[in-house]
Amino acid sequence: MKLFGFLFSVSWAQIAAAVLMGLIGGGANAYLVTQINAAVAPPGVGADPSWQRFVATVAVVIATGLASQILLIRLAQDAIYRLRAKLSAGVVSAPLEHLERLGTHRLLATLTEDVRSLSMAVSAIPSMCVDIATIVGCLVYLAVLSAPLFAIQVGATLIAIGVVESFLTHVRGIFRGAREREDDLLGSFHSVSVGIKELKGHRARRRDFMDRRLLGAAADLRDRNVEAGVKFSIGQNIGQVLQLGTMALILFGVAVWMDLPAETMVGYVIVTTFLAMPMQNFMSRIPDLLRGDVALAKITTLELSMEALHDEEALPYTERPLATSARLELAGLGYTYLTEPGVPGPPPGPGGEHRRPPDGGGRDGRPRPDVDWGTSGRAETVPDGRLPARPGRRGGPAGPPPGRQGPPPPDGRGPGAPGGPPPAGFHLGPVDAVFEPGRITFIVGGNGSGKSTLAKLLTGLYVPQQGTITLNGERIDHGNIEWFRQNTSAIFTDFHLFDEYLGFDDPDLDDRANRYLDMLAIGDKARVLDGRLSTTALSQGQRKRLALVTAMLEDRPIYLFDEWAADQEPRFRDRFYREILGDLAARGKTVVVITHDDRYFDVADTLIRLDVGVQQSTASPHATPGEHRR
Ligand SMILES: Nc1ncnc2c1ncn2[C@@H]1O[C@H](COP(=O)(O)OP(=O)(O)OP(=O)(O)O)[C@@H](O)[C@H]1O
Repeated sequence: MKLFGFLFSVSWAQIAAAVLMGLIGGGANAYLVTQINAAVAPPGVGADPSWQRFVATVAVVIATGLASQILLIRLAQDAIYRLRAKLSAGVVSAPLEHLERLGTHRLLATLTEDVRSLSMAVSAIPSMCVDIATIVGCLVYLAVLSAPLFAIQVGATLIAIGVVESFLTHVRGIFRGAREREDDLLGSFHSVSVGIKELKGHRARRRDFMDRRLLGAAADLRDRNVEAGVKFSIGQNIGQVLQLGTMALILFGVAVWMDLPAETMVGYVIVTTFLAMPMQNFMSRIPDLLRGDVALAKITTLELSMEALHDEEALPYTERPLATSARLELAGLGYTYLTEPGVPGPPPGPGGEHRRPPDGGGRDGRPRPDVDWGTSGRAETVPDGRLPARPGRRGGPAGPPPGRQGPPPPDGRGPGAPGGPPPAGFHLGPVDAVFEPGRITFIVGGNGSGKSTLAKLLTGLYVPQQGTITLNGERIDHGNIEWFRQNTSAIFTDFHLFDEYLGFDDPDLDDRANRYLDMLAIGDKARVLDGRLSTTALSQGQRKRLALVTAMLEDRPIYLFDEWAADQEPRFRDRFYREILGDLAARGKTVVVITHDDRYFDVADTLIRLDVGVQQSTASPHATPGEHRR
């Protein structure tokens, strides 16, 4: 079971100490049986009973049992803590596109359900260890008592284990299937929470959703868990029948046939009676272990699929000041989504591994991303080995045909060919552009033309697959992308508002934030005290103003707004385009604005127009950039 490997990886020394304690406890338990046997045996047979020895043995049993449990409880909790830390770090450091493809519900299912199942399994292990030690101790005593009885008992136990194990194989498979349905169920819960208005307002939709999606998944989950429970109980009962059958065989057959002495039989009965409780405890914990094992496999899958792309936590970051002003240059910049949106990537594991680039793996031999960061003239990418470098695309005018799918897979199979990889998704680029300090650039184009994708590239959230980005002449690559990201304050359409100003080390933070709140005419709705916003429960337009306050406080050289003004009232929208953007530019900021608002195109020094991923034009609507604002 992977579960034990996982625990060993946390601390083998603690495990060894706990097992040692458990073994001593189990031995003491078995010795206790001999004491009981001595007390009930006829006088003169076996060792003399002694209540002092009995009490001392009980003390050893309790002390070692307690020590073993405490050690294992600590170990279990430590393991769970480390798992949570590792998983959260994994999520934070996974590439954005990968997280987008996984979907919130899958992440949540693992962060909550899998960790909970695992913690139950790990918490079951301490008492199971003590049970095993007791069982082993009792069997050893039985061996001393009578070798034939021991042999028969062990043989019968092994057969019972074999029978139970064959049932467990089924049960494990059912748990695995049930776990997949949990993803669906959490996806439905997610839809309920975000789509409650749409469900409330449409009776037929709500019924359909409840019956087919939410309750469908919940009922399927129930049925699978019942099936697993029933199968396990049948296996457990067959095991018990075998044990009781063995007892009958020994009591009514072997004992008579071998003419075993009464004291041996009394000892046997005491041992088997004593064994019953740890055996039952042990068996009843097995489903928890199985669920934990399935959860661990799921967690490992998630981690692997994250690490298969690349581990952003491994990106080097050296403390260095941000650029005071930023000149961004894009040359032949390109990016292709691995799949269409909503199509999950291939699962890791047999048949679904991310294919490796031909030049090998990454750290620890894991498949490695994507980008040849900079030995060649351009950052050329082979994501998952699926997208080949594309001659004619690298910075040249030969762009992809409109309506783009990604390039064909390298194995020559057509996109979506049976058994082949899923077809690659939308392609952006090549994009060539310069963003100057003190200048405002608008990125415009129809829905789905790639504006937000370009914004994610500009902010370092996506790693370019073709072409280069340079900041003040410094090419952005693996060594400095983490630093590069710190140079931009961005507000995306799906921004998140933290109710606390995290990562600010500024004693005047409250005053500065409140000044900006007043300036953006939102000060009567929200205030900042001790670095915390009084509320975030505001309208979308108001929340966007709060996000703008955060961006102002960050005071970075590049500002990027993705349709920020779309939710603003006309007066404030005007103020945003004509005043706020101008002020930022006047302070030497490099300002990038994604917009559909053609009434304000005159505000821009440069317009970049995209059409289905292809750069149509980069134009300056003014003879002298910045002139119109002076
Ligand atoms: N995470 C993703 N995975 C796969 N494809 C994606 C993903 N995000 C966007 N796309 C695809 O990329 C294309 C461009 O999307 P993008 O969000 O960049 O467009 P946009 O120009 O910002 O559109 P809009 O004006 O509607 O916001 C879309 O066709 C979309 O299908």
